[in-house]
Amino acid sequence: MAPNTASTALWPAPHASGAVDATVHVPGSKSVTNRALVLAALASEPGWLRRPLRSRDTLLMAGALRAMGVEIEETVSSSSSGGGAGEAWRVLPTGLRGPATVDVGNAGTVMRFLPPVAALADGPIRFDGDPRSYERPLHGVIDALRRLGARIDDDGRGALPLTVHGGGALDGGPVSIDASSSSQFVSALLLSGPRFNQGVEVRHTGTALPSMPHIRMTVDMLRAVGAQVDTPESGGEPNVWRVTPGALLGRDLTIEPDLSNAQPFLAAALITGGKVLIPDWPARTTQPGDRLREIFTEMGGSCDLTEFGLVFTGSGAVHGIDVDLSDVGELTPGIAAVAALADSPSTLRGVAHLRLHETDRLAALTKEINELGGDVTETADGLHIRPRTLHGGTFHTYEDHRMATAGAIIGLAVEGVRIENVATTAKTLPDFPELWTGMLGQ
Ligand SMILES: O=C(O)C1=C[C@@H](OP(=O)(O)O)[C@@H](O)[C@H](O)C1
Ligand SMILES: C=C(OP(=O)(O)O)C(=O)O
Repeated sequence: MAPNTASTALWPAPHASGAVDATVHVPGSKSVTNRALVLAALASEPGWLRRPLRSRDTLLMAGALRAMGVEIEETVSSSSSGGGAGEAWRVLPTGLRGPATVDVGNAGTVMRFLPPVAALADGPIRFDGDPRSYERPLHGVIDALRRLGARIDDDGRGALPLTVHGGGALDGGPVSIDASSSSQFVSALLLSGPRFNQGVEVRHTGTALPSMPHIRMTVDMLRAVGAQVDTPESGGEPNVWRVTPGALLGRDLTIEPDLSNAQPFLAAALITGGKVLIPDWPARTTQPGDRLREIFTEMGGSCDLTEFGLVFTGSGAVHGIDVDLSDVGELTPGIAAVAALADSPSTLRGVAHLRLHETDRLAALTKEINELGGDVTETADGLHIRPRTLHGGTFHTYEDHRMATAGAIIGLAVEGVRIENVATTAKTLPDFPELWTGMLGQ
């Protein structure tokens, strides 16, 4: 069981005395690591993950797959194809077994990607998690799996806790869902789709679908392990994805750095007029964090993608922004923090679904920035942020890793900010406090 990250401890957020100038090695992507684990577990041969993220969300994913019989060996490799030395996970897929119990913590990727995997196991898989996991939407996955042939016991709310009674196989076929509350519903069904008897055809019928880059990440990673996937972008119908049944290859994959977790460090360069190098920034990626190059440039910085990585430089000026973040919702807390320090107002749009993330992020950002003297209002689908002179105080984090890093960004520019439960960053970036003080040379 992963550690409970709840704590009332206060962390004095370091204040920057000048422009930062640092190289920050950002650990692997949560989204890529957890997809790679699922695909490796479903493959017909062993596979490798090089430089995987080791954080609460990914250890929960590995633990859940192990509970279903998958072997995941941890090694320190001396070399890898393109990855260099570092940690590696070797995944040895086996027939998926039940009964088992899965702790999802508050990981959207675990609670959504694994019920379809559990439907392929040969016994009951019980899913439970943090109190917040009971409130996060899961109906798209539960309803779809039932229509595709799975037996699931839940308490009728379309949410956790629940038991998937794996029958060793699943019919699959066409299914319609409303994924407007989470793109992870679509990703979940596609990831296991090659292992369903008829594959799967997922049709999104709701209003706007958030986080499209994450769906592209799912499709790209499926194709990389040999799956055939038809998408709207490859000439298919709008909002329809089709996965053909077939065996998946075991691959040797080096995990990219988590570009959304690079955000606070780029923000540090932006707001202090400094410079940060993020090594291994991929030249081509589906990660939503890549949009930061454009967004933080519009907010006053500049960037250069070099052979060493991404060099991001602040100009000393920080501008407000009017931006639709529906594709890149997980970047919202960090952008809101920078916007609170800008020289003009900002409007962040297209992110109503953030109310059902780790916490209600729109309410949490509004309350916490305003309690430091800010002027933020919630809109139907985002935030209006009018910069004010901020003062120190306690920044509450609601067990949300991105609230903690947002508070740290503000603390760089505002003296006396104390972050409650900075340990909650362990969800995706356990080393955050050390990386942050290291960046500041402290
Ligand atoms: O598939 C993924 O890895 C993710 C998809 C997004 O979820 P939503 O579409 O629910 O916002 C994103 O916010 C989350 O951090 C990771
Ligand atoms: C929304 C997030 O996570 P999850 O995978 O739990 O949905 C996030 O990391 O910002």
